Amino acid sequence: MHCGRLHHSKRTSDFHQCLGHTQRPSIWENPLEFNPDRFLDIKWDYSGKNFNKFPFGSGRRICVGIVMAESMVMHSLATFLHSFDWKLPKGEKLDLSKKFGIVLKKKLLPLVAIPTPRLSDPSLYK
Ligand code: HEM
Repeated sequence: MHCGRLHHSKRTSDFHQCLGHTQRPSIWENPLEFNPDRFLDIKWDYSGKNFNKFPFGSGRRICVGIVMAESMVMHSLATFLHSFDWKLPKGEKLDLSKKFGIVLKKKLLPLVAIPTPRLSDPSLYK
């Protein structure tokens, strides 16, 4: 099998470098800049055929939970943001630096954010 210019035998296991695609300046403007707004006007194709970004993988083993993930992530995030004010622990600064592994990890400390209820009716949190 061929992947780009690489030849893989039947027994080769391949960990595809998805991250490489998301950091290519030929595709993304200032790819290393944290700018979620860049995704606002894009209609995503999660079929795994668009190699500019394919968070759910591609091919026969593509994620089977795409539809659920799409609605669940949006719904959970919206609920968290709507229901709580979020702040960092006292004296802590936001550190989003990362280290490389098979997946990206936060560098030193895990992110800790403190939620404070922001809705006027406490019964909504029961
Ligand atoms: C944001 C959420 C999610 C992301 C980013 C994600 C991403 C992925 C990726 C990258 C793969 C590997 C695809 C490949 O090998 O090409 C995968 C596989 C898989 N995902 Fe997800 N996933 C998410 C949510 C879910 C949910 C909600 C479910 C189930 C309810 C799910 C079920 C699965 C299963 C069963 C596989 C294995 C498919 C197979 O090997 O045939 N995923 N996912």
